[in-house]
Amino acid sequence: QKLTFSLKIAISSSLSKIHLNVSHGRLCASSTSFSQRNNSSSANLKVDHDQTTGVAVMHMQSPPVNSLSLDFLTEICITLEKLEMDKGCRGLIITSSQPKVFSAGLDILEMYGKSPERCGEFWKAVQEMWLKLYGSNMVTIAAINGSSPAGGCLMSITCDYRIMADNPRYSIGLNETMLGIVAPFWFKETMVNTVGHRNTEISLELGLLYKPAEALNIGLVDQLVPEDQVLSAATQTMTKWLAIPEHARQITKSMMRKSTIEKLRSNREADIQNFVNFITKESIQKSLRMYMEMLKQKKA
Ligand SMILES: CCCCC/C=C\C/C=C\CCC/C=C/C(=O)SCCNC(=O)CCNC(=O)[C@H](O)C(C)(C)COP(=O)(O)OP(=O)(O)OC[C@H]1O[C@@H](n2cnc3c(N)ncnc32)[C@H](O)[C@@H]1OP(=O)(O)O
Repeated sequence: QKLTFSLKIAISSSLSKIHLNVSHGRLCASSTSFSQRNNSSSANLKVDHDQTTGVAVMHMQSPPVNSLSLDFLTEICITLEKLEMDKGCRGLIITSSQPKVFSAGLDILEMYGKSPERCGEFWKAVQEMWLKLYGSNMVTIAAINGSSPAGGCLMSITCDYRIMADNPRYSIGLNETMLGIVAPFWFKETMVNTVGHRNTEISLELGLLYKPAEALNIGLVDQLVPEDQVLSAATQTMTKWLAIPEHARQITKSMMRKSTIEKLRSNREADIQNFVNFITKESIQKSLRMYMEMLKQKKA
């Protein structure tokens, strides 16, 4: 039975012991347990939850490049909600199982040639993921083991801490302007909250992608480590963060992020309308088409 995205999210809160699988906008449930096992997986996510440490590792495994489609975003949101509600889960590490890429950002095909209704549904899912991650009570760490442009960078900067593989072939940044599109205010504010106003202004206007060393230099990532140590470094950092008195840490995090979160929460519909009007413009569609062609040519 087809369910709308909002309904899926609403019912997910009562499905804490149900294995979820989202495919082509459909939510299927089977009765294998989620919380009694240490590991769970849906189509494009694998979650290893260590009950003794209270740390879950979410591996994104949506080939080829973990681009954030509506289905994938829905899976991520459902998983985040389940972990958030699980009192045994206090920390979340997000990483990628795909080679060379953390996440390629929003799935461009979700923004190209789609109906306004579908674009609206997609954008609501992007908002939902950001709201869940940026407002999470868990300690969240991005273990960035590959390139992380645009929405991939957004996902990283919604986390509390970022550890990136020290590999100059990788890059990270909000490069939206290079696609002829514009990062919305809540992308921009998340970036300002991470690297400050001036760095954000330069970064967004020029659509910059930073090599790891440059990203560290402006504070876009917090730590660089050899590629094979990204996950172990994230685990070590997590231990330190989890040693802080939890209530005080959570209130402090909320205090730091509240105004940005509230601004989107109270303007969600207008923000969706803004996105739909913008992305369905002929000139913007043309820019996206040219960008996709450029990606293909780069490959050839
Ligand atoms: C009034 C003003 C209001 C303004 C505000 C209102 C609203 C806001 C409007 C819009 C906001 C939109 C925000 C958008 C955010 C985004 O995230 S857009 C996505 C940006 N992403 C990128 O630019 C990344 C592009 N990809 C790459 O650079 C590379 O693919 C890579 C990630 C570095 C990986 O490189 P490599 O390993 O070499 O892999 P390939 O390039 O060969 O790619 C493999 C296949 O994957 C396809 N692909 C790559 N990225 C995407 C993607 N993001 N979406 C969909 N598909 C993607 C690529 O085409 C290859 O496909 P084929 O194998 O050729 O079929």
